[in-house]
Parts: sequence; C-alpha cells; structure tokens
Amino acid sequence: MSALSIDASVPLDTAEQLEAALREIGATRYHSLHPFHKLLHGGKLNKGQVQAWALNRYYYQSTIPIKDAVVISRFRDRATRIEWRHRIEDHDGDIGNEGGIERWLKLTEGLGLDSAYVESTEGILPATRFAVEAYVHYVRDRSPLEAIASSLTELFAPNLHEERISGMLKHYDFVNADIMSYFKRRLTQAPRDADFALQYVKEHATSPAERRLVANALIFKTNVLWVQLDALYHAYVDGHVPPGAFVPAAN
Ligand SMILES: O=C(O)c1cc(C(=O)O)c2c(n1)C(=O)C(=O)c1cc(C(=O)O)[nH]c1-2
Repeated sequence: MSALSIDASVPLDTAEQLEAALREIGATRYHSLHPFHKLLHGGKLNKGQVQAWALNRYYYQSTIPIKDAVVISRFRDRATRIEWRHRIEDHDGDIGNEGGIERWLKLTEGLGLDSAYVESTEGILPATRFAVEAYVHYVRDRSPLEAIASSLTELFAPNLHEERISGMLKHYDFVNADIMSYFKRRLTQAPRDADFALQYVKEHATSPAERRLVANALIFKTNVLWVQLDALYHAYVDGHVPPGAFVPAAN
C-alpha cells in the first residue's frame, strides 16, 4: 500500500477492472473519510472553524474554472473541448446568470465573512494554496488522459454533498438552506461531469499501463483534497494557525 500509487497487484486488464479500482480508491481515500469532515458534518465545529473551512475552500472553488481552462487547452479534439467547457460556465456563471463561485460567496457571506476578504484569498492557509496549485500544475504537465482522470473524485462528491447539506442544516443554527445552495446545485452537475470522465478514461486508457496512470491520477487528486483538510485540522482544531492566516473572532 502506497500513499501515491496503486498496488502493482491490482488487476487492470479491462475497463471494468479499472472502474472497480477507481471505486475502491474512492471508498478508501476520498476526503469524506477525513476526520475534519466528520467534525464539520457532525456539528462538532464552532462558527469560526466553519468559516475557516469555507474561506479555504473558496480558493479551491475559484481555481476550478482555471484548472478546467487548462484541461481544455490540452485537447486538439474539438468534441472534448465542447464537452468540457460547460464546467467553466457552471462555476463562473455568466452575465446575469449566477455560477458556483457566486453561490460559494453566498455561503461565506452567510457565515459572516466579508466577500472582499474571501476573494482576496489573503487569509487562506499556505497548504491550501500549495495543494490547489498542484492540481492546476498536474493537469498542465501530465497527459490529457491523466488530466481528465484527476477530476474523477467527483464520482464520490454527491454522497458527500448530501451528507454535508443534511448534517450542517441539522447541527448549525448559523446555516440555512439558502446559503447551502451551492451544494444542492452540485448534486445534479457533478454526476454528469463524473459520468463523462469515467466513460472517457474507460474508453481511452487501452493498456494496463495507461489504466494505472488513470488510477494514480485519482490517487493524486484524493491527496490534493486530503491535505487541505489536514492543514485545516492542524490550524483550526489543534490550534496551530500559520502566521498571517485567518484567525476566527472569539465565539
Ligand atoms: O465538496 C467537496 O467535497 C467537493 C469535492 C470535489 C472533488 O471531489 O474534487 C469537487 C467539489 N466539491 C466541487 O464542488 C466541484 O465543483 C468540483 C470540481 C472538481 C474537479 O476536480 O474538477 N472537483 C470538485
């Protein structure tokens, strides 16, 4: 077992074996399993800790369309570019049409954070920035197949979002359905995106070696997500906030 790659013993001779391996990676490495999420969804955090999570996650959310623009830039194939571009619109929205980033700002604003501060990203943890940048660099530097495969964590996001919506509404009096609208919207967007990416890798990874690259891309991405929560836990649960990062008001 390695933190970085799939065991050599996992069979990857067929597309079905690849899918089984990807689902196993999700079941064992997705950040739904992280102790910070258990606290968040179980109502065990205070408002300042929830603010810290939302503030840091804003950086991930707002970087996703940049990441997707880089993914698009990797494809000569027009059909793939056409399929991928709605992801940018989902997050950026359009003139007069709210997108995911604005919905995320509703969440941070509803939690009492100033939007200009959130958008400045000045208060995020260094580890958040490094992890998110690593994701953008990954889709730039690796093969187009790995770039698509690295989005496959979205296969596992809807279950987590369901858990988050119900857990946070139930446990926190400072959370309401309106400020959770980001997650509600993702429940329909993510499955479409994940299905496309899954079919793509099943079709385009045609050798065991390529299937291994796909599996390792997903492991890389689970690590991008996991380390962000490690950093949040260290800073805001254990109380070791790095210099200059967001410090919640006493609550
Ligand atoms: O709340 C979450 O746990 C979560 C996880 C992920 C993910 O698995 O990468 C995404 C999202 N949310 C999300 O909202 C989102 O738009 C998204 C895009 C992507 C991607 O890799 O392109 N992942 C995710």
